[in-house]
Amino acid sequence: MSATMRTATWADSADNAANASSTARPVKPAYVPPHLRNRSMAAPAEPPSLVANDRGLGNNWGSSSNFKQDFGAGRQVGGGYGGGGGGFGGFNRGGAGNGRERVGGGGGRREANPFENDVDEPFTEQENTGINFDAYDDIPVETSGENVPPPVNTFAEIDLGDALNQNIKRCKYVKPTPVQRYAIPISLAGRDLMACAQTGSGKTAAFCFPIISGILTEQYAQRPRVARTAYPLALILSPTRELSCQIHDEAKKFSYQTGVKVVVAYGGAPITQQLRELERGVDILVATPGRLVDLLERARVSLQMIRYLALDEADRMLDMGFEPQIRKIVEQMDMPPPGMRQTLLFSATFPKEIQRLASDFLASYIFLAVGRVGSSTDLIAQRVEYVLESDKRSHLMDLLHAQRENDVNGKQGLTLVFVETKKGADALEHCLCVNGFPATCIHGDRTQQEREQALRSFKTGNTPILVATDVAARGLDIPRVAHVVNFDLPNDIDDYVHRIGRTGRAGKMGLATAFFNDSNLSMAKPLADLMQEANQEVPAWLTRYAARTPYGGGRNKRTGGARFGGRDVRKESSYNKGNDYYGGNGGGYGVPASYGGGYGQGVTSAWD
Ligand SMILES: Nc1ncnc2c1ncn2[C@@H]1O[C@H](COP(=O)(O)OP(=O)(O)OP(=O)(O)O)[C@@H](O)[C@H]1O
Repeated sequence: MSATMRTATWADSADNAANASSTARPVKPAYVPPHLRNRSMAAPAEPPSLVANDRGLGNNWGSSSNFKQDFGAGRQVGGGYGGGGGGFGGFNRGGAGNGRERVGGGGGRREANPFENDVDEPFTEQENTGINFDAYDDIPVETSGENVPPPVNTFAEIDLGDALNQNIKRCKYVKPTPVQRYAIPISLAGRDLMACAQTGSGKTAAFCFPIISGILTEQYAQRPRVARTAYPLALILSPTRELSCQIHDEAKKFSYQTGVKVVVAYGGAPITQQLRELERGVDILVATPGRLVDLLERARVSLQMIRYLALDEADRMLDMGFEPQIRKIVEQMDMPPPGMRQTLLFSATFPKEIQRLASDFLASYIFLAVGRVGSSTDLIAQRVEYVLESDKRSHLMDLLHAQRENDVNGKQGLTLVFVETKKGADALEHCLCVNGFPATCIHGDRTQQEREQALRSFKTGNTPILVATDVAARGLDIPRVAHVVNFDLPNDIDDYVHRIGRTGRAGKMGLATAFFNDSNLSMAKPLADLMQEANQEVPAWLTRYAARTPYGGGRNKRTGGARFGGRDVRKESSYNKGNDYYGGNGGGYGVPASYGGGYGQGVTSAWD
């Protein structure tokens, strides 16, 4: 059945009426239905965000005033009044004719319009429409596995249902990106999938569309009615709080007016508010692993009805830091086993040993690679400069200064600067601020409110420089990031791929600059190889370093030069032997079914 939904009915007129009577947008309170007014609401009506410019704090490059403050209201957990009225466990979706209640219908809360704050960026019309498709046309694609469903060329070829199609239009997606062309039909066919596609190429929609469509069209058994326990049908896990929030925001757009209820749960934010959202019903739960384990242990969430499990940044989710929690969630609670649920793993990088580990979670899966596994997109111009440790700060400021001079018509791109440690992030932010560069920072030692304020201030352009640890390396989709600076190079080439992937997204061009010195020798060869693969100019000095230093660069050794193909680990003769992951480099790490990994004491992680 294709989902036929009422669209643009009273909710839209209510929006319009509310808009007409509201004052300045940033302080517009969320709509409260009359029968709920004067009650204590689960989600207080907070302004969606306060843009610093509204307080007269516009960009002021080069002045020495204090740019450190990030203004803005705290994030409204659960995304406002998007409630469902479905009771515990959300809607009990049935097949045709049983009337999935539209969110906000009946006695439920009105569904906030997630598109209402979408602003067209001040770029050209072509850029505004999203992806520059020509950039992806000749990208190599590889699939392996049994009976791979054929790809599609247009959204119209896929039966996603009227309501979802309407939302795709609202998102201004004209045609599917390569990963969407392949992944959506595979997922709609009910197959498990391990998908590897370049940063910024639309993986979020690639796993969200089939999940939403599946929830809308499948017949599910009645969900149990156990007081205070939520029974989601789909679980989307991601490694950071900010990324979970972003996926939640996207999923709410895709499921607008479909009746599918999306809830987010992540650490650092009050759990009570998240619990109340869950009690109102949830079909798709987006979560970070730590908070989800907490909810499971409190029996406030049961996974017994899960039909779809998606891991975004799946290689990160299955590496040492997260694997124990993921195994606990997926294997030791009440989630249906592989085959009884559909599992979708997505990332831009998939080291082979992680592929082996991941196979524990999958049933007869299809492997999809769009572009080289772990490669960067050639939309990103990569530069590497030799900079002594002691010169890094002044060199960065020179770069920022030159950038400011080159800004055309006041159109300022955002700059994301990656450093290795939390202390280093604070120190660099301070240094930039006292030197008149409007900067803020994000890292794991800041409170969640500070983290979200920093991100908001960066996104709005109020503080167009964000100093970050790897907590911001993956998944974040910030449209105007023009320049990524690796002030400190990471030790793993995959981390580099994700970091630079914060620019050059959705077909747009980007610039990435890395500072290299003798403390980065192990990265010389992987960096030179990666740049070569992406058709970048490799400086002669880096090639010389690469030639004389042993291969390092973390787990994902690239031994095959610039060829495409053969990355599905199942195709390799060593598959199932379980020992020579990368030609005997110490092995042992991530042995399938091992449990109890995690960072050892004293090993710091920038992650949640
Ligand atoms: N079909 C489409 N047409 C136009 N824009 C699209 C389409 N699909 C996705 N986008 C946009 O492309 C951008 C990047 O998408 P997304 O964040 O899903 O990338 P990703 O592949 O998950 O990246 P990463 O590897 O960094 O997590 C988003 O702004 C998204 O709205």
